[in-house]
Formats: sequence, structure tokens, C-alpha cells
Amino acid sequence: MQVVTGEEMKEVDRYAIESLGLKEELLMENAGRAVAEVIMEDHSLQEKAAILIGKGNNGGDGFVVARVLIDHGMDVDVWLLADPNEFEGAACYHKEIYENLGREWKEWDASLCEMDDYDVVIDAMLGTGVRGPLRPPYKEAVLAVNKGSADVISIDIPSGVPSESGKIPETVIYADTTVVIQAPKCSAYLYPATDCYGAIRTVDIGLRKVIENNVPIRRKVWTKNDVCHSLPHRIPNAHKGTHGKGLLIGGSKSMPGAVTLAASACLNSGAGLLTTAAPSSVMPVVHSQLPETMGMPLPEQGGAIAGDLMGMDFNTNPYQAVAAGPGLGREKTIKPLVRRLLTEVNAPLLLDADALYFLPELEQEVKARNAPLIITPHPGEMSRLTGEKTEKINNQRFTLSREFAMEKGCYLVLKGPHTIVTTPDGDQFINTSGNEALARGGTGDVLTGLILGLLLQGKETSASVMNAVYLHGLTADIAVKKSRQTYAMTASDFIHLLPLAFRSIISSF
Ligand SMILES: NC(=O)C1=CN([C@@H]2O[C@H](COP(=O)(O)OP(=O)(O)OC[C@H]3O[C@@H](n4cnc5c(N)ncnc54)[C@H](OP(=O)(O)O)[C@@H]3O)[C@@H](O)[C@H]2O)[C@@H](O)CC1
Ligand SMILES: [K+]
Repeated sequence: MQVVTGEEMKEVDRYAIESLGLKEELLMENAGRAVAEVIMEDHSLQEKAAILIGKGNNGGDGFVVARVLIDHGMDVDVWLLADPNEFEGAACYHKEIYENLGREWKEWDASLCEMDDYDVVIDAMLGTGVRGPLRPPYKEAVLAVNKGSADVISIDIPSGVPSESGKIPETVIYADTTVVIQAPKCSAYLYPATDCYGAIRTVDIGLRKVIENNVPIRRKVWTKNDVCHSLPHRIPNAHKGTHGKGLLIGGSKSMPGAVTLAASACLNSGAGLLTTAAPSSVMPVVHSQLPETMGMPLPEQGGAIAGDLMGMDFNTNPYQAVAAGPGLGREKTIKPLVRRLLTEVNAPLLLDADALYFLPELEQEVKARNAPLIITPHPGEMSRLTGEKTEKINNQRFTLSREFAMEKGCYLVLKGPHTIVTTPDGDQFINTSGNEALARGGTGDVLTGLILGLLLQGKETSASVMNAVYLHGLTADIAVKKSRQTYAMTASDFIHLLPLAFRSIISSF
């Protein structure tokens, strides 16, 4: 499922209208009918509904919904928030059809419209055309809707919420359900705007192929189906070498656990062989937890890896993928190590956590890489990488991710609720698995291990990364489903649930 900006959606509409000859009135009819079908699936025709209609095309959709629901026998009050003479184009056309059928509307009046009289309120006030904070009377109407007890259904986008940014003005609709037309808008996956959408239902108005082929949208939700199609299949006559040989570098005296968690997740992801490289004093800790990993004790300085490796014969060529970062620490000595990895690793290289700390100082080495580089910052780390404030990163995750990944030529995994993966070509994939239980120490290390493990199994880089992100979120969903709480759980619990996450995918093959 593609995710669009308001501008991209307009371009899709324009193509359908100008190049295919589909009439705007017909698109609106399709939209309104499809929305009405969803409402009738979720609500009884015995319920009483109010439809609040604005002057743009979102309001036009509202007139079609009103007509269809009334045709089916529902008791519907239509409230107009705009001057009836201001309607234009397709919205005016559908207003007239509604009127020609002898149906009635009322001009919005806060003192006459009692929201608690209704079981359902349908928000057709503003869609992708909204600009800035709501003006009267929209603002008053939105406040009244939010205060009421009716079930709120927004058409396309909750009124007041922008399409592209996660930042919302003070007054916006908080919907229970948003019936999205053709494709969700970016704000559906950006906080805090996400919270306004409620449950998202998407309806097709006949533009699916246009979005796929004619006005290609390079931003999509990565679904369970995508995981099923791209997860590497296990071969019955495989040996351990079939599933890749990986190298994980991390750990320091004060953080031996991070690298251990990453190694454990990697070994639980189907990887064949894993070597864990850590300061020599940390290796016994790793081995005591994970006898399955091979060890590469590294020279150390002050409890961290000595970045120059003290002349040690260090060869990354035997590995199909390399990851570095968990628990490395930020000692100055780590920088030469990261530089060396960027220069010498000819396989996919994943840098996470402390390994990202030195990246802004290693621009040349990043740009000079030929093999894939994957980085996994959380918003705070992304702020350091870009020099932008964390708030801006959160509001514009799609735009800033794409700019960064394309400029640096890397795969960027911007973590957070709805993690976004961007390829060096600018393709974007959005994750929808996972929940707030993941907001705890160690889960990033688990993700690093999982990504390394799936990279080793030889699928396309973007699919391996997205599958790891999806499975990581799925373990948290399973954890919450099983324990019905999010307090008492640790990153290790998510690793222990990986078998169930994989089983859930395999059973859908
Ligand atoms: N195109 C198509 O083919 C299809 C489109 N479809 C539907 O159309 C929707 C997009 O329609 P749209 O572009 O008309 O925008 P929409 O949000 O309804 O209204 C814009 C109006 O709002 C006003 N306004 C703006 N900001 C405001 C504010 N802060 N406070 C108050 N008022 C404000 C602004 O007024 P102005 O500032 O110009 O005076 C302007 O006139 C889309 O979401 C989908 O539902 C479907 O039917 C499928 C086919
Ligand atoms: K709306």
C-alpha cells in the first residue's frame, strides 16, 4: 500500500482526469460510495448520523456519503460549514444532485447542532486542501465534535491535520476511524498526527494502477504479505555456510550486554555462523551467555576496543555482512575502527548506536563506499547526523530521511513508532508492527542483530532490513498480546519470542 503527500495525490487525480479522461465527479462518486460502504459495514442503519460538510472536495465526498446513507434508510442530518454559494466544481455538482433529490441541509449553527444527539458524526469538513490552523466556523465545529460522545469517522484525513507533516495545530479532529481515499497520507504515520486518525481504513476509487504505474509513488507500507514473499526460504539440504557467515563488533567493559543481545538476536534469526568481536575482557561475558557464537577477542584500551587494533591481523573479507555499534562506547579510539570498517568491508556494513557517533566526521569514507552501508539511528542520533532539531526530524521523517539517504548513498533505518527504511535511491518503506513496549534499553541492539542475521541470508538489502524491522515489531506485538501489559518485559523477552514471530510468518506462506 502506497503512502502519499497531498501534492502527490493531486498529481494522481490530475493524471486520471487529464490523461485517462476520468471525470472528477466520477472519482468523487466512487470516493463517497466507498466511504458509505465502510460506514454501513461498521454501523447499523438504525443509528442517527450527522455529516459536517466543508466547501472543498472533501465536502463534496460528504454529499455523496449523505445521499448513499439516506438512500439506504439512515437518518442523516447534513450540516454545511460554508456558504452554500461557495461550492465549486465537482463538490457543487454533488451538492446539486443531493438537492435535486429533495434532500435537505442546514447551515452550521453551534447552538442548534447538539453532537450528543448523534451516534455517528462524519467529518467531511476539510481534506488534503487544509492550510494552517482552522478558521471559524470549522474550529468551533471541530471542538464540538471532539467534546461529543458520537463515533467520529473522518473522510480521507481528520479535518485540520496536514497531509505531509506530523505536526498538528491546536484544534484538529480526533477520529475513531479515518476512511482514507485511495492511499494514506504521510501524516497517518507521523506523530502526533497519527493519533488523530484512529483506525485507518483505505478505500479504492479506481486509481490503484495509476499510483503503481503512471505516477509512481516510491513510498509504501511494508506488510506481512511482503515479509512472506521475501523472507529467505530454508533449504532442506542446507549446511551452516548456506545461511551466511557474519561478524558483529561491539561491547566495552561497561556495556557487555548490548553486544550480547545483538549476537543473540542474530543467532535467533536463521544466520549460519556468527563471530562476535569484542574487547578481550568482554569476550568471556559474551561466551558465558552464548556458547554458539565464535569469538574474536580484540585489543582494548581503557575498557573499549583499541581502535587501531594494535597492529592485529584483522580481516573482514570472510564475512557476508558486518555490523558494528552495540556497546562500543564513544572513546576517541573507536573512530579509527569505524573508519577502517567503512573502507575495508566489501560486504553490507551495518553501523548502529555508538558507531554512528563518529559518522559526521567520516563523510569521505561514507561517500567512497561501494558496498551497501546501513545505518539505524533513532531520532536523537538522526538529529546529530543531520544537525537538525529532533522535533523537526520527528515532524518530517519522510522528507529528511530521503534527503539524507540519497545524499550519503546509504540505507537509512530511522527508528521510532513507524520506523521508516529509505534506500540510497530514495524508495521508502514504512513499518506498522510494534508498539510502545519497544521503548526500552536493548531493543535497538536486538534490531541490529536481526538485521545482520537477515542480511546474511542473502536477499535484497532493503527486503532483509525491512523484514528484520517487521519481525522486531512483531515480537513486541506478540509480547503484549501474551502478557496483556507493557511494563514487565525486557529486550531479552523479545529475542525469546522470535520463534513465534517467525512461525506467524511461515504459517502465512
Ligand atoms: N481531487 C479529486 O479528484 C478528488 C478529491 N477528493 C477529496 O478532495 C479532498 C481535497 O479537496 P480540496 O483540494 O478541495 O481540499 P479540501 O480540504 O476539501 O478543502 C479546501 C478548502 O478548505 C479551505 N481551507 C483551507 N484551509 C483552511 C483552514 N485552515 N480553515 C478553514 N478553511 C480552510 C480552503 O478555503 P480558502 O482558503 O481557499 O478560502 C479551501 O477552499 C481530498 O481530501 C478528498 O477528500 C476525492 O473526492 C477524490 C477525488
Ligand atoms: K475530513
